[in-house]
Amino acid sequence: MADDVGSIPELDQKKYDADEQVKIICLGDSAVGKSKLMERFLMDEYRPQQLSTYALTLYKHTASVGTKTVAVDFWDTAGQERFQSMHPSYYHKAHACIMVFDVQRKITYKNLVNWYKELREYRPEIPCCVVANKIDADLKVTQRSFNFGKKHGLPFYFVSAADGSNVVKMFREMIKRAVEYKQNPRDFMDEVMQELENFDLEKKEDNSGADEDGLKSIES
Ligand SMILES: Nc1nc2c(ncn2[C@@H]2O[C@H](COP(=O)(O)OP(=O)(O)OP(=O)(O)O)[C@@H](O)[C@H]2O)c(=O)[nH]1
Ligand SMILES: [Mg+2]
Repeated sequence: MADDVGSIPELDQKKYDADEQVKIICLGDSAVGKSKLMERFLMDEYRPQQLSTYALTLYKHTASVGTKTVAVDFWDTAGQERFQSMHPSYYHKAHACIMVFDVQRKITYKNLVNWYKELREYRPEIPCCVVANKIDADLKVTQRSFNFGKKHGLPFYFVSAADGSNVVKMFREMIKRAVEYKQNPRDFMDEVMQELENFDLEKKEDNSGADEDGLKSIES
């Protein structure tokens, strides 16, 4: 899979230039609007990469968080959720999760409990939020309370992929939380990964002087 992604140099360059990289996953029943939400957020730069073997679409985005440039990989499924369960690789190294339901279909709200359970099996500590999509179809739903988020201490957003309500706000907040999590993980394995990454960076910085000299000598 990595090779598939690696074959697009322009996208790799963005990642290389970024100060930070995060992976954000999207969960929820089929047809709740996961793909439409991502497409709405990314509108202009919409350029999904189909990795059909893995039934996966990867959306690349570059965001600014404070002074940092962040390369964001949004992962979206193509049908796997119909089996009510995701492949473990979907969760692997994710830094945040957006859980979506459709305000017009109660069952999609009820099923959040299953999605959340599976998420926490793989990623016990990553930031997560609950998103009530399609509020454009019936604005009255925003008067109703959906307690799943509150019960689990998760932020809750009423959104509409169709008219754009709250979409940018929700994604920006989740990107920020993903970056915060990556820099300060609460999960032991993530802490180790972050340490290794920092170690790699330090090594690169140490070597960069030598590289520069090397370059100079080639140029001169
Ligand atoms: N009215 C309304 N319809 C929406 C909204 N978001 C998505 N839809 C519709 O809901 C349907 C499903 O949207 P998708 O984005 O394909 O849903 P998904 O969750 O990605 O579905 P799968 O890929 O099958 O899992 C489409 O017909 C969309 O047009 C919304 O905010 N409002
Ligand atoms: Mg989809």
